[in-house]
Amino acid sequence: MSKYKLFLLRHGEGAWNKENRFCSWVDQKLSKDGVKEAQDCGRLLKEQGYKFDLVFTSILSRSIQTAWLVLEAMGQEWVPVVKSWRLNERHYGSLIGLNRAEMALQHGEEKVKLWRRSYDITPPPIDESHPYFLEIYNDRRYTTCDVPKENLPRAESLKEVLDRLLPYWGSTVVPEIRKGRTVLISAHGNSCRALLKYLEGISDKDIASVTLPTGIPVLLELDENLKPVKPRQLLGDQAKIQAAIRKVEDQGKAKPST
Ligand SMILES: O=C(O)[C@@H](COP(=O)(O)O)OP(=O)(O)O
Repeated sequence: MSKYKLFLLRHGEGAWNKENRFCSWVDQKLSKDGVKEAQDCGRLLKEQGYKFDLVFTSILSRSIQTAWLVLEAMGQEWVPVVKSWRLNERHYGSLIGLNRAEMALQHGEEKVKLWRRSYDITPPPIDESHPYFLEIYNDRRYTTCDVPKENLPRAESLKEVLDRLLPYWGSTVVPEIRKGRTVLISAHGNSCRALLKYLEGISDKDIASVTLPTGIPVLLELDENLKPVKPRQLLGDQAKIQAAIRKVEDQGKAKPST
């Protein structure tokens, strides 16, 4: 029997989603379309009568901005928003900033698919010579984490995302759900995929074909042990959602940049 409702949301489209670049820990804001996606998401949730008690976000602006826009559109701006680096997007290492379609041209679509969707392959790590290294590691937000800056990741597989996310899920999110609070997690494609893998018991192989489009809320209905009692529901127009999923998948197809 369904006891709890949990909502997962990949932020609205970010500036680098539009440019098809690996964004990861670079702090890009939402694009104009991304702002609209977040507002539409909030309107849809309001129309369907949902009410949140608590929102969790990463410490990247695109997930925070999305949470704010959703709450504003729902008229629930007062709902507390709690942030943690543990919900950040997967750290894409040295791939950060690169264009997926160009990478597919250079390395082949299969390789890009492995980098993006395999469960336990870690991309090459970022180092000091990378153009975005200082922007990321000199950012004040990373002095607020519950691990010293030197121990923050330099690249992550999806498995490593789950390893850093699960302690937070267990210690901070689960107790709130168990108190009966309706929680929204406004995060990223891969931090949400990692959590979905865990909650739904998806195999290492099958998680490769789970794709989350931007700005689409995912509703999970959970039993008293926080196990899903029915398949996840992606809320909204199903034809549009399928088209948005295909668009994310096609980002890894080889294409010279224009
Ligand atoms: O880091 C990024 O560019 C995307 C995910 O990229 P893919 O895994 O889909 O390549 O993350 P998000 O837009 O959800 O923050």
